[in-house]
Parts: sequence; structure tokens; C-alpha cells
Amino acid sequence: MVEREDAFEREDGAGHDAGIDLVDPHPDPEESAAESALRPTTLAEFEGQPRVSDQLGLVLEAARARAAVPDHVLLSGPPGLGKTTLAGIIAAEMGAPLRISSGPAIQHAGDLAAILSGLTEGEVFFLDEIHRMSRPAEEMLYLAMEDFRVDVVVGKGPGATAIPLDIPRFTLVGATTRSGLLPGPLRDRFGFTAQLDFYDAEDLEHIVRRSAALIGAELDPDGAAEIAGRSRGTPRIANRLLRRVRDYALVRADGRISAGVARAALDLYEVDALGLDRLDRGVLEAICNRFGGGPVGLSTLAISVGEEAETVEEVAEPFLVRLGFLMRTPRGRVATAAGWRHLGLNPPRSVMADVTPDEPDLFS
Ligand SMILES: Nc1ncnc2c1ncn2[C@@H]1O[C@H](COP(=O)(O)OP(=O)(O)OP(=O)(O)O)[C@@H](O)[C@H]1O
Repeated sequence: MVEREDAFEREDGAGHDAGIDLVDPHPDPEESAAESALRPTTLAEFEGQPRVSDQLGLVLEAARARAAVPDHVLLSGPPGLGKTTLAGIIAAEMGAPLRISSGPAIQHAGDLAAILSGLTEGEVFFLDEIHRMSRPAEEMLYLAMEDFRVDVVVGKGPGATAIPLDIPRFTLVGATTRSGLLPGPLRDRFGFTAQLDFYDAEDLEHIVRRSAALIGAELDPDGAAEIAGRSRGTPRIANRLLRRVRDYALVRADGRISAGVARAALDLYEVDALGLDRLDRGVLEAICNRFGGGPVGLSTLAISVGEEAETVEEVAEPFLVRLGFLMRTPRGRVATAAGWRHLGLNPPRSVMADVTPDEPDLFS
């Protein structure tokens, strides 16, 4: 890959606000209580994803009919689409307790052995970011998933012995944003795999209306549509925008969220009609205005918008790519004609000449 790495000064004021962005799909620890309060607890309450819902419902019903522990479940998809929520629903529907941990928290096989041996019969073990577990822990998990057994190694070196330890039957719910990174043997041990997709506007409207009722906000149907349309297909973002719009309605209006109030609030927070925020537009503007439409390397682009390369790559780019405003090519990032037009600019012909739309996205 050839990246253009010319030095660019970081522009004062061009940086992003501290703390999590309104349209960042990743969880914000400060919002975890607010998020938990809005989590549906039954499949019937879980909006959208009809295929996943139907198939999972069947798996759970069959397990209940056989009085068995359900098969292990792998949920994959971008952040904020409901993987943790579904793990909670599986536990609730099975009347089982839920234990939560994450791949990065389990660095030693011993950490995993301690969790697994402490589970109760039928417990649901939610392992978020399962692709980020250490290799020894991953190997221990294979055996635990298949035979409900772990081998605890006692001692070191040639004298070390593995003592097999039976563990209760449990259901592992693994979650990953990158199912491609999971080793085949791990993937094969899940009895049910579901890929969560971005939500359509209608489902998001239902989610926003349900959440508004739970937080006691008065929300007009048009107001719900306005929030849903700017939520980037992601329930976490929809709920976050709803909370901000609710604040605006209380302070600057009569408390009721009409379409006009939602629009005014989201304009104030710089989330535009398609859900682009300041960073997304900054990235697009930098490519078009400063780099002639691209190609431009990620780090140069990140410096020019005063943001970490990781944030540009993980938050702004996926959405811009999804909207068809940006392409990631082997030579760098390129604005598409639609991207230029979204900024109200005319795309120069030369921009698209040497990049075919079918060029594979080598970075995903
Ligand atoms: N289908 C849904 N119906 C209603 N609310 C939903 C749905 N999916 C997600 N939500 C809401 O969106 C928020 C985020 O969901 P959740 O934490 O389950 O996402 P996630 O996929 O686990 O994200 P991450 O992997 O980043 O933790 C929660 O407040 C949850 O209530």
C-alpha cells in the first residue's frame, strides 16, 4: 500500500470533542446504566432482525422442550446492534443466570478456568469480543464447549500435569465484531451462528418509541422518524440521540419531541439528516477540499482532521463507505461522486477516472 504521508499540521479546533461521540457505535461506560435500563428482556420485545429472532426462538424453544441446555450461540455484527441484549434475552428466556466477561479480560487460561468452574448448571456465559482471547484460553474453551471439561495444569516444566475438571453444562454466547478473525475450530463449536445487520428506519422508529416510553419522554411519530433516520442503523445510537433530544426538548421547548424539535436538537449536535456528524463531514471535506478527492493515506487524513487514525478508521469510515461516500482503495481513501455531492460540491471527473467502484475493499 502506498500511503501519502506528507506532514500536515493539526488544525486548532479541528479535533473531536473529548469523550464518546454521539454517533460512535461503541459503548460508552458512562452510559451503561442508561443502556441497561432500555434493554429488552424477551425475544418478543426485541425489535427487528426477524430472521435471527425466529431462528433463535426455535433453538430456545427446542432446548426447553428437551429440558436441555441450548447450543452455544455465536453473534457477530458491528457494535451497538444488540449482541449483549440477545445474550440477556437467552438467559431470561431459559430462566438461567447470565455471566458476562470479554476476550481481552481473559488473558490466561487460568482466568477462564476460574470462570467456567464457577458457573452453575445451565448458566449463560456471555463472552464479548471473543476474537480477542489469548490462544491458551481459546484452547481451553474448545474442550469446555465440547466436553464440559477443563484441564487444569498443575506445576511447571516437565513435571506439569493436567488434571481434568468437570464443569457444569452451560451455554456460551460469543460475540464478535469480526467473525472472520475467529479460528475455524472455534467457530465450528457453535451450534447456532447469527449475523446481526444494521436496522432499517422502521425498526429503529419502534425502538426509539419504546425507549421514549421507558424514559418518560413525550415523542411524536414524526419526531421518532427524525431520530431513527439519523441513527446510522444502530439502536445504541438511536437511544443516545433520543436522550440528547429529550434534554433539548425539556430545556429549549415544551418537553414534547416533535419532528421540528428533533431536527433542531440534532442540528445543534451537528448530526445531519443522514446521520453524519462533524467528524464524518470533516473526513469527507478533507478528502475533497484538501486532497483533491484522494487517494489519501489514513494517517495523513487523520492528522488533517485532528483525530486518531483508529477513530477515523473505525467510526467515520465504515459509515461513509456504507453510504457510498468513500472508498478504501490500495492507494488510500477516495471520495465518491455521491460524497462530493453530499457536501454540495461538484465531483471533478478526474477523481473517479482511475478508481473502479468494484475495486475490492482491501482493508475490511
Ligand atoms: N433489537 C433491539 N430492540 C431494542 N433495543 C435494542 C435492540 N438492539 C439493541 N438495542 C438497544 O441498543 C443498546 C445497545 O445494545 P447492545 O449493548 O446489546 O449492543 P451490542 O451489539 O452488544 O454492542 P457492543 O458489542 O458494542 O457491546 C441497548 O440499550 C439496547 O437496549
